[in-house]
Amino acid sequence: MAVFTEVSKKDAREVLRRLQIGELVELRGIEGGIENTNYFLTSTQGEFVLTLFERLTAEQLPFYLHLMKHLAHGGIPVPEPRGDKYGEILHTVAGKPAAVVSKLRGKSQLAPEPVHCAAVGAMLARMHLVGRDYDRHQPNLRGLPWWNETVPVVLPHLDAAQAALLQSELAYQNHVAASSTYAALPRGPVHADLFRDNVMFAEDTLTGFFDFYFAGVDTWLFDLAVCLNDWCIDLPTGAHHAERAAAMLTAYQSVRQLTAAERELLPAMLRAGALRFWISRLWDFYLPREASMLKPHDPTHFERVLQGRIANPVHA
Ligand SMILES: Nc1ncnc2c1ncn2[C@@H]1O[C@H](COP(=O)(O)OP(=O)(O)O)[C@@H](O)[C@H]1O
Ligand SMILES: N[C@@H](CCOP(=O)(O)O)C(=O)O
Repeated sequence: MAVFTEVSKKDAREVLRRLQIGELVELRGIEGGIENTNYFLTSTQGEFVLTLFERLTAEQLPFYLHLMKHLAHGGIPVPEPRGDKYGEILHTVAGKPAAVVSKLRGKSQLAPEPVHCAAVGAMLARMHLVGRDYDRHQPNLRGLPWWNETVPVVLPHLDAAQAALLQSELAYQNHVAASSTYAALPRGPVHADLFRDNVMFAEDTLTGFFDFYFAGVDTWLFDLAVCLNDWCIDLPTGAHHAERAAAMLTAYQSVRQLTAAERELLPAMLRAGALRFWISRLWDFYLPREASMLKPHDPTHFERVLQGRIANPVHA
């Protein structure tokens, strides 16, 4: 991630003491990521990740932190938040809401093969099923209402063709969301940002999903579409990669079959997934925040993905 808030060694020692997880060995700001402040925190008892939440509030955070705990207890490899002696997992560091989670082993697979896409697909389906009995509720905060709010903010920065595409796609997605087929889609807690850089692999074995801070209750199909739009896309061109997509869809369905409504709406949700990240990247690009180590993502990539999803619909 970027470092928006500097954490001192004194702050780090204090949080380690509160959580009773050893003495400070090293504190290192993490590059990559764009939402929160992240540090690798090494203590005499192990390696952790310290996250300071820059946009999410103390009211919103329990949903994400308890979801990670719930999934970890259900056998899904995700970072587990560490609690203090009262069991509290939401802390305050440098005046910001913060969490300390276990560090996953492995590294991101940034050039995925079908085998990696299959591993993500199968684990995603397992995660959806384990999330069914999670009892907290919070909507996807980067869902349709946020798109409707944010599009007018970014429109003045676009040329006429881009503005027309953005507006017509937003209208289409509002129309889809009002349909009875959409209402029939199964839903529950979803990750909603499970890109290549949010999954760890050791060799070809998936070792974890992380960065749950865009999670929320939404359709499972939207989550799958977000994955297909990143793992199964040729990044230089934005073109669909049929072999990787088939591997992901087959593996997902080996755990949970898509319903008829899901099969019908897959092309629309692939468009929705592309629209969501086109909007957020435009927003981050044209209305940037102050941060050291911040690298905004290229919005035009998701404009190309969206155009591809409209021109060449993909079916399950
Ligand atoms: N639990 C974790 N285990 C291992 N590495 C992690 C963990 N959480 C974050 N990281 C590392 O930090 C980087 C940025 O984290 P990320 O959650 O993507 O930031 P942001 O919330 O700003 O998007 C990741 O790419 C990864 O290298
Ligand atoms: N995955 C999103 C941006 C969110 O950043 P992350 O580092 O939390 O994944 C994108 O690529 O636009």
